[in-house]
Amino acid sequence: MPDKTDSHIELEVTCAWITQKGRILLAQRPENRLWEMPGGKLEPDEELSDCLLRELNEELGLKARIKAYLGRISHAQKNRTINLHCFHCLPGHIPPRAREHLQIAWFGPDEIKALNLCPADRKMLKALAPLPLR
Ligand SMILES: Nc1nc2c([nH]c(=O)n2[C@@H]2O[C@H](COP(=O)(O)OP(=O)(O)OP(=O)(O)O)[C@@H](O)[C@H]2O)c(=O)[nH]1
Repeated sequence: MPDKTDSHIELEVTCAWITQKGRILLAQRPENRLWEMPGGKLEPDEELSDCLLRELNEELGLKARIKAYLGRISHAQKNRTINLHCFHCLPGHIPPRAREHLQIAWFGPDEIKALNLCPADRKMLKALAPLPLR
């Protein structure tokens, strides 16, 4: 019988902080309708930045550019810990479209507070709140 702690997994996940006219781009997950910053799970032997650029292309059709690594937060859930790594990204010229999400939308800081967010993303967005929005 495996020990309970054996089933605990640690996930490295990347996300993008993409801003425009004072608002942040978020995407709604289809399975639980929670909002998140676009991004996704790191694959084996992949760099964090490559992971994020791949996910942004797959999820939103974006040819994004990374400006800076903003940091990492960890969030423990039932059987997993999510290590969420956030990058400041420029979206490029093609407008994003939801390929895998229910919808995408731009939200101002006050609107974000009222959304149902993925818990790790909520924590990250709180940490990023002092950053100026352009
Ligand atoms: N961004 C984010 N992801 C989370 C949180 N909590 C949590 O379990 N996850 C999980 O972290 C993974 C994010 O990777 P992803 O965006 O590539 O997920 P996915 O649905 O395409 O992949 P999957 O279906 O194989 O899990 C998902 O499995 C998601 O369920 C959270 O608070 N924020």
